[in-house]
Amino acid sequence: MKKQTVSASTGMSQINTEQLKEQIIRHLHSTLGTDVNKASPQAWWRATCAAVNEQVYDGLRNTQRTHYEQNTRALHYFSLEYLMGRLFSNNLHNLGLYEQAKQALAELGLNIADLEDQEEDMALGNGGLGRLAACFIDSLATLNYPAIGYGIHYEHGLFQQSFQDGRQIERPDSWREYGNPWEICRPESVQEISVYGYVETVYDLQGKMKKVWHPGRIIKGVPWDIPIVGYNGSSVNVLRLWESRASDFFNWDVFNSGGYIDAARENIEAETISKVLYPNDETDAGKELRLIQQYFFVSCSLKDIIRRYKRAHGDDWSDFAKQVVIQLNDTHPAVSIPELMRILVDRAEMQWDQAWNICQHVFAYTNHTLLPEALEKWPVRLFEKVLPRHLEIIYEINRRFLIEQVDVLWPGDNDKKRKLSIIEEGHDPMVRMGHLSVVGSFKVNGVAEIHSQLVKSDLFPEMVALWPDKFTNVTNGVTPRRWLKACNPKLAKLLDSKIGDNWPTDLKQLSKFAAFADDPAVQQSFMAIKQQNKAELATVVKKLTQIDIDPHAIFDIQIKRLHEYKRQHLNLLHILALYRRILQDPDYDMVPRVFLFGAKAAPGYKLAKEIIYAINKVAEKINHDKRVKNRLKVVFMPNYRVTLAEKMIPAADVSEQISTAGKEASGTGNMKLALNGAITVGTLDGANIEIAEEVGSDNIAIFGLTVDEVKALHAKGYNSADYYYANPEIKAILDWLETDYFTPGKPGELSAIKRSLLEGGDPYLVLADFESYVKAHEKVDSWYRDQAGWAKKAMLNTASVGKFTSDRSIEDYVSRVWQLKKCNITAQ
Ligand SMILES: [N-]=[N+]=N[C@]1([C@H](N)O)O[C@H](CO)[C@@H](O)[C@H](O)[C@H]1O
Repeated sequence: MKKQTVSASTGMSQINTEQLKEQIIRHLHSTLGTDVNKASPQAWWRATCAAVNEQVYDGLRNTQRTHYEQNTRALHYFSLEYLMGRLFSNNLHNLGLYEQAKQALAELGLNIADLEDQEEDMALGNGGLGRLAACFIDSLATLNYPAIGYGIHYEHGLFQQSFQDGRQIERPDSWREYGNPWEICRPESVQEISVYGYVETVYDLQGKMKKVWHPGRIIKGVPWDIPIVGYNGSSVNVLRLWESRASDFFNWDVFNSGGYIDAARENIEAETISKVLYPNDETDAGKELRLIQQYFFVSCSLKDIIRRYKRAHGDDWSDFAKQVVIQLNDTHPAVSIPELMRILVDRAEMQWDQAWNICQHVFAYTNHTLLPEALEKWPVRLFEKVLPRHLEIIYEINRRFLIEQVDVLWPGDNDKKRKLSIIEEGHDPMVRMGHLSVVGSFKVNGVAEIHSQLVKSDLFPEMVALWPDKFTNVTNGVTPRRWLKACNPKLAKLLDSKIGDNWPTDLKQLSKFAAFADDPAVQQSFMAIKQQNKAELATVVKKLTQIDIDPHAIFDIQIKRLHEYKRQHLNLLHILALYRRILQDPDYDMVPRVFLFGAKAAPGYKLAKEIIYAINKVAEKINHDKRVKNRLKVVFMPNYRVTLAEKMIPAADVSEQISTAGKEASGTGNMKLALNGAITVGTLDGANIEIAEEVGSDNIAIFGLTVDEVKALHAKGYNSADYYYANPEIKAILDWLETDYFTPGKPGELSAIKRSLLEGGDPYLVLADFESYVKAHEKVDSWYRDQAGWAKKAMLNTASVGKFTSDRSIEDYVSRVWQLKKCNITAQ
């Protein structure tokens, strides 16, 4: 076997195609126990994963040893969601082995794309919040920051979506049914956590009062490590996900005493904790199991962090806040604040003030939404049942907060106390997890400039008065490794050829591409690539939906979770308007357009499901209506997920970012689409505003009410019926939905949308923004007729969004929140 060369920076052996081929065959034989002449694509994929893991584990070992030797301060990212997608292609690209693997497999008679399709998406998240966590841990490893992602090892990720007669059908996701090659079980780091039970107050010999929690149930937490490979093989950090199991102790005693059923039930109940991801995006589940999921993973994670800290520091806690910073990804992990207090006060017997001081230097909190229904509140009675000791601690945190903070700034002001109290009084008192997160954190950030402003002005204005320096902003970002280099290789190659190949780790370099925006030859190359990507997507659309779409039409894409504030129904009303104009004027002149949707609705979100149904029914009618003459096609892609996004985004001409201003905290799909040369049709909401600032008003189609105009309209009193009666097109298309035109023989089947927009009061101002939206699309239609002009706008989008790399987000977190040092990995 020829000697392998080892990279100076990471100690990872750089292997060539021949060596990789040997490794793949060796693993086919010795890891998969099969042979080249009978191996299935699944076996070849797993053998190749095993070969790749040889490099990954080298990096992992060197990274962990370096972090240990340098005893580095580390970031711990606490998130209930990680929307990872597939890792095969990502790991090959980040190791710089993709081309070698492609060649090695080709020489073995295999197409790497077929092997990529063997992998299930690791869909342990709902949408933007979960995907952001995945982009962030990719950037942390690529930037060589010591960091660990902590979360839950759900057996079932986000449900699989299919359509039956246009209606969403959910089926369980079984991503690791046959095992996941990218994870390692770490039984040596098992943790045990407690739930339920009661708290006893005891006094020690010195009369010192102590709290003793007598748990009702012990759950075992088994960690699974997923190596996170940085780009250019820099660091290999870890994503540690906890799986729940019944604790051995209890099981055995019950089992021994003949309680087989109890023991079995104990098992089932324990395992249910990490069984499934709650499929709600932006709504507070409020279920007991969800609270236990949150506590389970934060308790396992905190104990894991403390075990690692004590290895180096013993019982000296003085450096804990210097070594450990924990980012709370929304309020979902906020129970970690009372959990650390419990461990420090009850277990380490620390004074309250010292413990609280440590907490306040360890935790930072990111808010991702202003939607009232998404702000988590737990009934006090539920906390009392599941986490009785933590409730006591929350009460004490609250008592001291109201006295030492609130009453100082607003002496005797009970309204202020009521508004700021972590406990929301009432017939069913609630624990406000947002308030707890702000009070217990040293830094609070929103995820886009306007959102962080609204967090301060609308969500926590009094908290800002108490701690003005605690609040900051870190605008979201996306990893250009997955969302450009890997998913759009043709454009990546064009960029390499024009601006060099450093842009994947220095995305600001893209601005150099602007110099080519007026160059006809580069414009042609750029548009030819877009055309090829569109043709490839058309093949996927045909395979998944049997719908034929013309790659020469405008591909207009709206991909995100289905939610009223994201206004997929506004998009539908525009489609209906175009369809009606075509039926009214057979010569209606428009550039052919294909509207593509991708969106899952939370299973319990009725209106969201009705909107999906309506889009599918309207699509069916339009796509089979000869009078349309291919000027209009509507496609709802089933089972939208990371892997489908990677196929749709490179093929987009138009990016729909049409949320009601003030509702979309940031958005991240908007960044990925602009990066791949799509032109945004959007409101001045979330990160759309910053995208518009970067690309310039000539290269984006902004429409609709601003945040202040939305507030003013609501304040004045918004009557959607006014728009219904004032605009004949709106009236016609809403009335159309009530007929059975799109649902033959079943009139009114699609009337839920009309009802929500009229009787329902149209809370997201769809009708108010309709006219402006239609005009924006007429502008886009006119822009597209000038292909050179369009190419320039599209190229300037790609060239101007370097700011939205998650590397920049991470550097902002490092300078504004985490104060981390990079740690260059030494090889051994
Ligand atoms: N939860 N939550 N919030 C979101 C997304 N739905 O996951 O977080 C995303 C990540 O911060 C944001 O981009 C998005 O605007 C916001 O709605």
